[in-house]
Amino acid sequence: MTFPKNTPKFTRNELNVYRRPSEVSQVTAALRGVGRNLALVPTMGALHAGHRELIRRAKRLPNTIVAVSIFVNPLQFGEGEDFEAYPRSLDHDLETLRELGVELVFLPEVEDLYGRSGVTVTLDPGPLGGELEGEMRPGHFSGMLTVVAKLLNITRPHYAFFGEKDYQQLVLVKRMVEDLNLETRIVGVPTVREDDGLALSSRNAYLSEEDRRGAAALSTALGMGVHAGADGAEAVLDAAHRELAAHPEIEIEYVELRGTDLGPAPVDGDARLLIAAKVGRTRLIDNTPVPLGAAATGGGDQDAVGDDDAAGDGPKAATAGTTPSQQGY
Ligand SMILES: Nc1ncnc2c1ncn2[C@@H]1O[C@H](COP(=O)(O)OP(=O)(O)OP(=O)(O)O)[C@@H](O)[C@H]1O
Ligand SMILES: CC(C)(CO)[C@@H](O)C(=O)[O-]
Ligand code: BAL
Repeated sequence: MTFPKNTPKFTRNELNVYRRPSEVSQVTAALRGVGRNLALVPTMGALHAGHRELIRRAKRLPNTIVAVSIFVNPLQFGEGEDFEAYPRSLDHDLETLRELGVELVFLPEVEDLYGRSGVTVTLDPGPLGGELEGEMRPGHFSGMLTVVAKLLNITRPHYAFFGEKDYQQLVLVKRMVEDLNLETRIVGVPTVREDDGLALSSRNAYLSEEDRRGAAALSTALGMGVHAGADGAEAVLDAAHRELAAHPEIEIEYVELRGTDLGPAPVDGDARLLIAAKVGRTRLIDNTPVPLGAAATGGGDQDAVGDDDAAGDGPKAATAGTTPSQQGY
């Protein structure tokens, strides 16, 4: 089987770079037409080991072309946020994608996605979009969902991979796909961490040496919360707060315990502990699954959002094989 006439060039086993939505749409449609599956990994670039894990997992799917998008989306940054300063390292990113054997990268410019006059129709993330990160970053999730919906429409992937590091994002993307009857299967990937527990994030590049040492307290606080899980929600929050209070350089924005769908936490069962804080001038987020009450002693589901196995050897199977620093606690 061959591609339809006039399809932009696509070379197997090479990194094919596209900037225009119409090009990437034609190529992905042609790939689907010849029976290939597509997996999309949306990113804002400055690729690190967290992104690499998403890509590695996508590459485990059989008969699948992995597409990565790199786009720093202005629509999800608020006024006074770090859109201009956001780390950009395109040459390094392309090298990383080549090393990982990625065959397709979509690199639109702002105008390619939003036109000269910008978008006027955007997505409403619903009530959860105004909580937690949404309360701290008004408009963030509308901008994020709008660009994710565009990326899914342009590439029509069978699967799309998202990190649990941005847990609320993952929950909202899953909800969007369900509510809008999109056909892509959303796969959550557990957070990849440094040896001292700090969740990898492009924004870690902003941390001074001193801030970097303090930043590890976020994941330590999460770990303290997990250990208190058998004693219930209040004990979890107390334990996390106690650890953070020992670090005056950390300015807490929120420490919250929620259900795995980010509704209210259950008394007994799987919950999610989420932290946002400023370390020096850098804003960081992190979260972890927390089994509460009897579930804490009985072995709760440690990968609560990652239950969407993309295939037989998808995220769950791989979770079992991750290193302690990838698993966290
Ligand atoms: N440590 C990590 N482990 C697993 N996935 C991650 C990790 N860091 C980022 N991701 C995921 O990679 C995808 C692209 O994220 P993005 O390019 O914004 O990087 P980032 O490191 O999250 O940047 P930021 O500093 O903006 O938080 C998202 O789905 C995100 O959740
Ligand atoms: C999903 C995403 C690429 C949309 O811009 C971004 O929010 C991110 O990198 O997590
Ligand atoms: N990684 C989440 C994207 C953002 O902070 O805008």
